[in-house]
Amino acid sequence: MSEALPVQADPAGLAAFIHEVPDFPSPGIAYKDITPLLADAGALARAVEGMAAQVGEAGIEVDRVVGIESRGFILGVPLALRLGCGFVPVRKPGKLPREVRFEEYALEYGTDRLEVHVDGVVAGHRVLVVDDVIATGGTAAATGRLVTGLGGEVAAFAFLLELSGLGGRDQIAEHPVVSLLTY
Ligand SMILES: O=P(O)(O)OC[C@H]1O[C@H](OP(=O)(O)OP(=O)(O)O)[C@H](O)[C@@H]1O
Ligand SMILES: Nc1ncnc2[nH]cnc12
Repeated sequence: MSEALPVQADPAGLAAFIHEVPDFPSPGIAYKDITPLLADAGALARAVEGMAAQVGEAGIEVDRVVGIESRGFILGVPLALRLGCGFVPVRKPGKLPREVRFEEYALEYGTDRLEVHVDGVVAGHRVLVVDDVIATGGTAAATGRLVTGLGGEVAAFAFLLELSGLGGRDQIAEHPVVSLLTY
């Protein structure tokens, strides 16, 4: 369950581009729809630049960006280009064609499994895990386990938006976390 929380931090002026949809995809969920932000060239640029700036200001150095399907792809690819590194997709089951590692996880609304190609993360690589939203943190934590299970180092997690009331940060507390908007 998530409540309609007020925005606490919004340095890039992005909250106006995120629409809250009550009871989607199930009753009690206050869904944050980022599609208006994606549709606005200025807001999209500020989002990617703002996330890159937070990574840089925290002194986080990165060899690869790992983006989580599907909204993590949308932000992860421009962020990887901006940071000068490659992009690795973490996908929902059965989508990747070669040998994968998988992790199960609990979502705010259900359970699922995430997969990555076994050669997507190289031992010793510093990985930035990117997604649009952290809610309960189950998705991010599972992705962190995929990265470390393949010998990578989670340099940090970067989110556009954090629903702070759901305790997601606690699930990944051993790693640096940056988020542009906090609710
Ligand atoms: O912190 P958590 O509680 O784990 O939730 C966060 C995840 O939920 C959403 O993904 P969703 O599974 O809805 O998929 P989508 O990106 O394909 O819409 C969001 O994009 C994150 O990946
Ligand atoms: N409330 C929410 N809004 C958008 N994406 C989410 N992913 C998990 N919880 C979410």
